[in-house]
Amino acid sequence: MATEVSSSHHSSTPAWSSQLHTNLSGTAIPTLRGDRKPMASTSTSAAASRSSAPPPRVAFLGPLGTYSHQATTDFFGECDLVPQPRIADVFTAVSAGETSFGVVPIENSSFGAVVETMDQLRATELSVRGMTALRIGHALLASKTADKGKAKRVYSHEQGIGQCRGYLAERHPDVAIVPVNSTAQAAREAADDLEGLAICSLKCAEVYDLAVVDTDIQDAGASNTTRFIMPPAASTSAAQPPGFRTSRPRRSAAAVATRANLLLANSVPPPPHLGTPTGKGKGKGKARARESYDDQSYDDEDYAPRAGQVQRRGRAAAGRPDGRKKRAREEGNEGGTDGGEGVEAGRKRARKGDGPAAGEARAQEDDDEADEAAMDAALERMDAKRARKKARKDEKRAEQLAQARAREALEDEEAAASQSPLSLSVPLASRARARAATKRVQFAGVAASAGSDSEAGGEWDERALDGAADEGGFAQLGLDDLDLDFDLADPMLIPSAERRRGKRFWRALEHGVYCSALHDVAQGETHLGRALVQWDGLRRVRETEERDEKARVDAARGDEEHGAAPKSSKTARQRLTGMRSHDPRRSVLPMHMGLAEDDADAESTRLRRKFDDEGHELLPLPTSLALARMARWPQHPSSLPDARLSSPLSLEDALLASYERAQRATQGGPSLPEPPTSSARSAYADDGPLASLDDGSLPSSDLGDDAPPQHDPLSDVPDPLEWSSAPPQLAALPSLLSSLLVRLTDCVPKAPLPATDLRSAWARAEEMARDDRRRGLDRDEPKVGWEEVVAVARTGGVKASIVDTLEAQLVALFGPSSRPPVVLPPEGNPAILRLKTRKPTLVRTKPKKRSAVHALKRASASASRRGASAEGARTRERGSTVDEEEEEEEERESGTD
Ligand SMILES: O=C(O)C(=O)Cc1ccccc1
Repeated sequence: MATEVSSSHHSSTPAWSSQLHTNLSGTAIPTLRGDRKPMASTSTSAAASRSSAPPPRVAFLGPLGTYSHQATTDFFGECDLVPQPRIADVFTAVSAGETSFGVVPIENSSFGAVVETMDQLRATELSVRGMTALRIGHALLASKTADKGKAKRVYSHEQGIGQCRGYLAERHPDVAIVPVNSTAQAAREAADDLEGLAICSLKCAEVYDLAVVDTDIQDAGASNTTRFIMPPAASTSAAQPPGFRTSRPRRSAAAVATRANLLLANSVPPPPHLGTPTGKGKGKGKARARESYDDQSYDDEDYAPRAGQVQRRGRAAAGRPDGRKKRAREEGNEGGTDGGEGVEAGRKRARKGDGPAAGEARAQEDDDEADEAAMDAALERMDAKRARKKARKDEKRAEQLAQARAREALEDEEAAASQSPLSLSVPLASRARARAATKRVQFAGVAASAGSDSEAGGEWDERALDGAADEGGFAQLGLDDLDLDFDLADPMLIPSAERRRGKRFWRALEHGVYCSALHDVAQGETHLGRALVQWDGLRRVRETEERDEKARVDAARGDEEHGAAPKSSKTARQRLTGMRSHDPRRSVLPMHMGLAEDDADAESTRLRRKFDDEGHELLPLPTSLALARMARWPQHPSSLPDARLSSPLSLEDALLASYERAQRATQGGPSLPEPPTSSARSAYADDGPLASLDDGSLPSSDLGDDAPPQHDPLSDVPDPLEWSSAPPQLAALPSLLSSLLVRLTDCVPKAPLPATDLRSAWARAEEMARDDRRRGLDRDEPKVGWEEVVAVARTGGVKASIVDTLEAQLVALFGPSSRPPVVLPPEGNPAILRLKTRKPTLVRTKPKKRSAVHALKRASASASRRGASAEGARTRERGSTVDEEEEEEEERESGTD
């Protein structure tokens, strides 16, 4: 059955793993060759460790040959495949508990969201527990007996059609488009329609015996990528895709228990057998997944996959030796008894006697037999005893192993929890920080626990936190128990009861989503644009709610003052805000997304008019509709090759991009200082800061001819100091710093940040490093990381307590610093920067003039403190005293301001 299909397009190894970096010039579909290995020989250690659990039953959008099928085997490897005719049926199968998981497509890099999936995520209670992405290469297939020039119809899934619309318009402008439930369904239709074509995977040519008309017909070329999600059944013993680590259940509840929370689900590490950029067993897992897909039998059209059966047989056989052992043990025991009887009978017979000689001989014989039997029996007994002893030992060992595993699992959970974006581990180097953490906890209204280094956990109370601070411990802050029952990916759909939870709730949520977004971006697990838009959307909902609430309160107050009968809050609110009841699905305007310039503006204006005309409320939120629209814009980040947005990007870059976009997108929001480099560019444009990172220092993106032209965005920045070795991101740090301050400390600068000349600071740091080296001192090369952001903030004169908060947040996001901080020399004349807590209306005022001498004194105190902090914990304690004193001093100062 493994016939080779038209092979001209299969130039090299197939690229269809979730790691998107192979053979981008080919299609995502593997060739079918006759040299496939049997699945049994491909088992990985990950699989072996799971072998005791039955493979999960996984529903997916079928029939066999769909991309969802491919994603399923890619993701799960070993599983029982349960194809479903429609996406909705996948959700039904999972909801009904018929399968443990489902696999459905959720978005494509060029054509955007898969609407049916979005709808199902809203309509059901299912969450999302995993994600994988596939390069999609579409083929155009037709019946082998069809006259190719006479095609009148083209069948495909809406996504397939959308992804090839340019091609269709150009090459087959006259064919009618017939959407069907899936691409493999399209192949089936084409098989029965001599005037029909199908857009589907090349695999379908073999599965449905079709002719290949064309390959790689998708408009987006090699970068065409679709993400698939894995909703798990609500009550399944296989609550996780195999290989998933469970994070601490309570602590990460918010991350896993919310409905359809794509962003947070994204942060769940993928199964180790598939591998992440840092994961283990990557290659093996992928090879295995490929083979398992290749190994499916396609002659059976009634969706009966062979893979599962093969695996089940394999397991039954593997169980046999154990059974034999058990029987052998039992037989051994029985044999022992028999042997005993034989000896006794022989003796009896010997005692009776049959004549002297014969009797003697028989007795001798009997004795021999009896001895032998006795010996056998003894041996059997010894064996049995040994077996019992071994069983006991095995049992004990198993118990120890189970304990060790439990310990390991706990450690893993703790590690996962501490990495979880919703559970931040904040080092408590000082009481001031402990207090800040306390505030944060109370502010967020979430559970927290504190302990010394080794034992994070236990009931939290203020004293415990203080105690932990004394011991230099950590506070675990988590967003658990938030009991979220709505879709974070679609804040528009948050029910009003949830919306009324108030400011603290919103802030906590926003913070969680934001941290989660950054975390995911840092891990290269989500697209920056998607994550930030989501976070931004949430922030905006919160702001709207706050405005709303204020209006309601004011209205009620006004009514009372005027002696009017109190109106219902709804009326007051409507009167004040001019809001009308609305259908959230129809009243979405993607106006704030600001990712694309002209297109976005034109689209926004058009939609704004349309919605206005129809009398809808305009809320600029990223619902799936908006995201889908956005995804179709040329500059949507997900249309960029993944290599640009994956791990080599630092969070600083991510934040810089978010900063730049926020600058353009936020109208009437907090006014941020202009970054020194041109901010007019889209962060994602070819010459934007993100593009610049693909500067050859990154791993090859294999983009070949499709690679966008390289461009150094800093090449147009004047470079008076001619600094050579400083990293290019350095120029962005001042704006990054502003952005970080605003985003992470929830403070808004009252004045532009000091124009820290990082280039000269850097040049001086380099000079110092050179001096040290000349003097034989071992000094690290200066590097740019968050540590330097903090150093700049300190030397730039930002209020110490704010820098502390910033640092705590950065540590929480990036983990503790792995190197001593670069002590940047203090600026010549730093202005003390005042920041105020963000208020709904933000006004930029002039900086307060301060004594330059005082400023200089403070800046050098900060710098020397930073230097001291590198010396270790003992000195850190000393530093914290300074912190505290300084904070108190600052508090006194602000009191007199
Ligand atoms: O129909 C399929 O094969 C699917 O899995 C949905 C789909 C369609 C087109 C591109 C990616 C996924």
